Amino acid sequence: MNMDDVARNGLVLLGCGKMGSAMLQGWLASGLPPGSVWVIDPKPSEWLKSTGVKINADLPASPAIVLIAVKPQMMGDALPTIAAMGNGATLFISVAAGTPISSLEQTLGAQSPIIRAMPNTPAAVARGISAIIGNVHAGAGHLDLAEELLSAVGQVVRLDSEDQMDAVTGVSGSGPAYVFHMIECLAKAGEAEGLAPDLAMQLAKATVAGAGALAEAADETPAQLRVNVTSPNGTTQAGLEVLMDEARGLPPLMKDTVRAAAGRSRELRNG
Ligand SMILES: NC(=O)C1=CN([C@@H]2O[C@H](COP(=O)(O)OP(=O)(O)OC[C@H]3O[C@@H](n4cnc5c(N)ncnc54)[C@H](O)[C@@H]3O)[C@@H](O)[C@H]2O)C=CC1
Ligand SMILES: O=C(O)[C@@H]1CCC=N1
Repeated sequence: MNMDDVARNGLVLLGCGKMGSAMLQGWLASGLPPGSVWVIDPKPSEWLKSTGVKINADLPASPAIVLIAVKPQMMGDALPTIAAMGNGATLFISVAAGTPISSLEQTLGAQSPIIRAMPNTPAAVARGISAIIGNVHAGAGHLDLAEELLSAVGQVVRLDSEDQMDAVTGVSGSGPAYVFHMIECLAKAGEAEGLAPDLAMQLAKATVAGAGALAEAADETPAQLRVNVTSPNGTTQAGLEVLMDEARGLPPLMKDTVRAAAGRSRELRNG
């Protein structure tokens, strides 16, 4: 099965909020026909209504893929809508944080191929990264199909164990929010040094975006790229002495941040 089969047999998207929309935007931009997509969402956005996909319409009996993008707490209400497609050829992909494959199997059927994925919102501009892991019924073909689908919105990595999903969620699933907050803080700090808000925000956004692009494109490690900015006894060194402080700086703060997010992912296993 490949994306041509998905276009032919259909993709059902259960829940089209922030994450579902980010991915759908990427798939439509990469050529998935809107007529091949069925969306189930009680509150479809204006953007969704403008795309030409089928919204809250009768569902195909056996779509190629059902992608589950509702909140973990909404699973109980949402999954029965698609449970009839279980135990057949349909591949289920869930992006819900925390919800384990075993719990999805209980509703969708123990014979269903199920893949758990953790994407992130830069998928909207095809710059996301998704980690995937499948159940025993998700064979190589299913994993390849999930990878092909998610590759349309960014990079894809395969995990060895579902246990890794909590840490992945803490790093890359939630990670864009940490970076957006860094932009906010950098701009506010610029304002505190006397810059106008618009100028400070423009500088902060371009700096984070440019540094990210350079980190991805360069052969050097991020550590070396940092050194390349840092003149001995210059301005960056003065700034980094604060930011890199092992007791009060970013290292312990980021460790605590990711630990809290991964911990919340573990808690969500129980609904
Ligand atoms: N937002 C993010 O950055 C990421 C979110 N996720 C996961 O994606 C899932 C969705 O998160 P968001 O998009 O942020 O939430 P959201 O609240 O923006 O979207 C959820 C959507 O589900 C719809 N919905 C509610 N009840 C429903 C039902 N019974 N049937 C169908 N649709 C229903 C809502 O109307 C809403 O549009 C969550 O499980 C989250 O863990 C995963 C990675 C990143
Ligand atoms: O905050 C959340 O629970 C979701 C999962 C990863 C990003 N957003």
